[in-house]
Amino acid sequence: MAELISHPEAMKKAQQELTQVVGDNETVEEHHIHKLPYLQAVVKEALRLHPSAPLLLPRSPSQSCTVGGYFIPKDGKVFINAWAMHRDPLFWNDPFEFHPERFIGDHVNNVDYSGKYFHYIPFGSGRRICAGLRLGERMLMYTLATFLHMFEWKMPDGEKPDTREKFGIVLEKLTPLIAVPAPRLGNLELYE
Ligand code: HEM
Repeated sequence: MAELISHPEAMKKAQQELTQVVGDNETVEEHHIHKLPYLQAVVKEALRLHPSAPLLLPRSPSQSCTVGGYFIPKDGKVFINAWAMHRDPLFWNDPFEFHPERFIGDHVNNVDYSGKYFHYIPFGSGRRICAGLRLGERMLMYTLATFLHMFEWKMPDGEKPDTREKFGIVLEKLTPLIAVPAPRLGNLELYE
């Protein structure tokens, strides 16, 4: 939401898509979700810049091994820096910019959450990939779609959105987002 409020053109595009797919006279339902490619790209881009678990969960080999030329001793701890991989200029143009379009179409960066594209692993990868991937993806899409379809969002007067992060096992916003919603749809019965 903070990225969208910082990028009103992206917010507008996502809302136009919702108007087209859902219309103005009903609320978002699960069956709409797969018809929202732009919103999907917004979510992917938000998870690229701000992965919830920036270092994933640590790995520890039961046998000493060598991976990519690095020796890893038995019981050593390996942290995978997904945050840095998601901003690696070898794989991403303008890596620090919020640009959902990078995930649209047949572009080389049109990657998914499966963990097989190693430059994009917001849910991790391999046998310990997030167990709630499908649920997390759907809930994020459904909640965001409902927020954007039903409301216009603004910052309180005089305040600017802040997208800075606070590092930890889980990535948090440095400052909480306070945003003011206003009804977006003409049919006020939908808000009851
Ligand atoms: C947008 C939402 C979510 C994101 C971005 C996310 C991200 C992650 C990441 C990055 C990992 C570490 C994977 C790895 O190290 O390879 C993980 C692990 C895990 N997640 Fe999620 N997660 C989300 C939602 C959920 C939900 C909704 C559930 C449960 C209902 C869940 C359950 C788990 C579990 C159980 C693990 C540990 C899996 C294992 O070690 O085998 N997650 N998640």
